[in-house]
Amino acid sequence: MEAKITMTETWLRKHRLLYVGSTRHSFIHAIRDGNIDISAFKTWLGQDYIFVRAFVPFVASVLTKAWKGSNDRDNGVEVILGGVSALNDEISWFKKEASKWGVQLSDIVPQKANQEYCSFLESLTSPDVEYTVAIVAFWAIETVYQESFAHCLEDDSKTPPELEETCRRWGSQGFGEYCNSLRKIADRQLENASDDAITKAEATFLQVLEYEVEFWNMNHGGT
Ligand SMILES: Cc1ncc(CO)c(N)n1
Repeated sequence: MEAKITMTETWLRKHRLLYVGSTRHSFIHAIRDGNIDISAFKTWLGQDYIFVRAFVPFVASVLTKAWKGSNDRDNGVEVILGGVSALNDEISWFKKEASKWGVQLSDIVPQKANQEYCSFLESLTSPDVEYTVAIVAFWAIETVYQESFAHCLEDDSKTPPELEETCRRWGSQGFGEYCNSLRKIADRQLENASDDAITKAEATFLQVLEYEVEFWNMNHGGT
């Protein structure tokens, strides 16, 4: 039987090196090997809190785009709504985790790589950006974290116990299933998209991977 290769599968194969670079970064290896410098972890925590706050209006804009196209019955509105709702809990989790580690969130200044990533997210909220492009970005952003943190939970990993909860937040099976749902929505959109939208979506996918690498670099081994 011949299995159909989806667009996201094609891209993951074509851009394998960059994808692996974003999901197997030295920051993630350091957590997995138990060598993580806690100050690098705290930097990540504070910076990611800022990122997640900027992520909320982006995800809300994806929801709006899905909603507008909702004459198409099964286009992902409910999955994305679940994502919006999970972000509420995520913001609370960041606050709790920050106080556990003594990180003062009100004092955090976004670093350059984070600012640039947040501006990119903001640019994707424009009504000129098609739903197909936005949902691909959303899927890629979530998936990089899923693949990265799941790696820290594998049987042979030496992740410090105090970081396991963080890893489970994105590395759990539940989050993995959510990413798969996003991927299916993205592939379904791509099947019906114009060549122009597909080209833009692929470029956006690559940009996400590059921003993710820069984000990891900012916490670990970057400049
Ligand atoms: C930088 C970054 N990428 C992806 C996610 C997943 O939501 C996150 N929290 N932060």
